[in-house]
Amino acid sequence: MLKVSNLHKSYGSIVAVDGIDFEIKSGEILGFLGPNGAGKTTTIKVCSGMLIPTQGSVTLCDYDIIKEPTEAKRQLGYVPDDPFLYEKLTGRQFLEFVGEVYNLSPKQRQQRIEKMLLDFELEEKADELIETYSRGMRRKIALIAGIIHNPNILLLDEPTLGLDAVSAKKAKDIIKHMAYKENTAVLLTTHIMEIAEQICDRIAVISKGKLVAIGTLEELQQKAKTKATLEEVFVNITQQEAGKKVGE
Ligand SMILES: Nc1ncnc2c1ncn2[C@@H]1O[C@H](COP(=O)(O)OP(=O)(O)OP(=O)(O)O)[C@@H](O)[C@H]1O
Repeated sequence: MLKVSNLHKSYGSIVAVDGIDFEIKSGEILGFLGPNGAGKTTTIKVCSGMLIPTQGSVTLCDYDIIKEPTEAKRQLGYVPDDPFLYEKLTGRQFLEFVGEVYNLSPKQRQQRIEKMLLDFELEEKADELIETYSRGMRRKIALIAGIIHNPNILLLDEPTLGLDAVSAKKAKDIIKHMAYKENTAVLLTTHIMEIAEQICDRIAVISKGKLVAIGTLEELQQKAKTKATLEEVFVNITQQEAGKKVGE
């Protein structure tokens, strides 16, 4: 579904992504973990077509994001960590607009918008301008906009950032629903270990632009030679990569 091959991305002399390969199958959730500045957001932005890779390729359902961008982007839902929203539209108007862009019928739009506004407890604010929304409300509207068309591939940068506990739980449930019921391939970044443990089928650890480990929690524990929590495994793997051992 999503295939990333030998991906490199530099910003001038800064190498942000340094030869990354991975695949995500239909119905699978892959979590991207890594220290600040590791290259997670850059990778997601290249996968979304927002950034052009310096080298390598990304295919979405076999469509190359550079050579066949229109078809590739049709497969995609993308929720960045700093989503752009039209401040002068109401939440409902914005979602209607996004649904129209994705060619949903008026009936489909209405059904999906109403259900998700209710799910995310946004129905009371739905007819107010987005400029009056709190940060969490903005993120919820952006998340709904990213999944309204039931995409084949979903890219989520820090999907629960700024959400209250109830909304974060709802977001996790919806991500799982997308993968397991709608067969969406999901790539998400997070700094929250619980999210990676609770909802990701596999975890990719990225450090200094390189993929240093990828697998299930058990596979990562084997690599880190520990039965510890994901947090300890993560620290262990990233420190091993930095040439240190835990406890040294
Ligand atoms: N627009 C840019 N111009 C120059 N350098 C950039 C730009 N965006 C990112 N970088 C650099 O690329 C590297 C990777 O950044 P990126 O945002 O992909 O990391 P990240 O893993 O998402 O980090 P975080 O967890 O802090 O969000 C960092 O060194 C960062 O400073």
